Amino acid sequence: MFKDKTLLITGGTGSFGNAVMERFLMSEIKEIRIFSRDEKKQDDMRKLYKNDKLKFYLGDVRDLSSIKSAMYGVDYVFHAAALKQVPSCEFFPMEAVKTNVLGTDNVLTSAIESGVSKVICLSTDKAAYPINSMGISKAMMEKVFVAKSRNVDPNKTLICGTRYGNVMASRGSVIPLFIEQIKSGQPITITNTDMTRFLMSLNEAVELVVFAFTNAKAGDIMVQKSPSCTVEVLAKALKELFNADNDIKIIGTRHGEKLYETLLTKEEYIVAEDMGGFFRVPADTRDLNYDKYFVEGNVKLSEELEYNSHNTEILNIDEVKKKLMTLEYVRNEVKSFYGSREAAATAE
Ligand SMILES: O=c1ccn([C@@H]2O[C@H](COP(=O)(O)OP(=O)(O)O[C@H]3O[C@H](CO)[C@H](O)[C@H](O)[C@H]3O)[C@@H](O)[C@H]2O)c(=O)[nH]1
Repeated sequence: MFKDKTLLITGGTGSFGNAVMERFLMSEIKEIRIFSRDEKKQDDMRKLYKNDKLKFYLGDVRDLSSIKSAMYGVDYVFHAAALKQVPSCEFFPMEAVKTNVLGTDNVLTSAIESGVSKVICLSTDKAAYPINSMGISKAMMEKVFVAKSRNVDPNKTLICGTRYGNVMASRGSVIPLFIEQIKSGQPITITNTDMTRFLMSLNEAVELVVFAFTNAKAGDIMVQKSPSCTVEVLAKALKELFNADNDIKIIGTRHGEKLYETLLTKEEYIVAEDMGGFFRVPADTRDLNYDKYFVEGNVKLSEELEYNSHNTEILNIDEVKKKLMTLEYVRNEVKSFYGSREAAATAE
């Protein structure tokens, strides 16, 4: 499907952008456009990959004219540009609105105008029952793309989205932090031992987007089923992998944090289609004339559960260790840690 096609990735210099790009670069794709604000990261990528299929566009999704000029001749868009740090969005909520909500509207407007055939917008579990600015702005982003998908012919531009949980070991997240703490002999700082998070690798996030690309209809939100674990189990699993004896320090819940994350709200769970490893949440395609429809209270609404990180498959220490060791980053860290310990012992 990507043969001779041009793919634009907004936020393309981030971890997701890099992973998608690596996946498609060797295919028969014609061109991959990386759209982002950071010229340094673009330059690093340009030098690293040295590939004519890769093209770089400087710009900001907040600026319609910059995204418009990157959109000419594009077939598909993966829209990953976002402000995603919970704490910073808490302090600067309007910045989250500008990038996550208005920026998405700009991407969609220019994609529709340029006749792009598919746009996939990436969202997060923090958008389901949101409590922080980042989640609220991503929830609004979902509303924007679902609404927009209704007003455009899907045979011309199909707009859909994905929602996924924490990407394991992504920049600034808890796994690299715990590893640094272990390596430097510091106490491991746990917010709340019972807090759970979905565990998803970067490759799984890419898989989900590819699944959405192949299976989603206009306005759908696609979700991948994922296991989860408590932060305490995560810390213990890492301690065992590094054979470490660091103390554990409880630091308390941070700004805007939830005890567990939700991938499907109760309302979505009722209408979701179970597709094996994935859920499809279809858009509500009714129009504004609600009185045309016979609406009976939905009895299921009070019976069904939501799908969250407390009621999904919860992994134990051994299972988390296994999952962690599927990540190249963790394997390398463990290897170099043991290497440096041996070197230190030999030197003594
Ligand atoms: O010192 C710490 C830091 C985090 N945690 C816990 O570890 C879990 C994961 O924390 P992360 O910071 O890795 O992930 P968050 O769920 O808080 O969200 C993170 O991932 C999001 C995207 O999914 C956003 O990027 C967000 O800003 C970023 O903090 C949470 O339960 C958190 O409370 C600790 O126990 N100790």
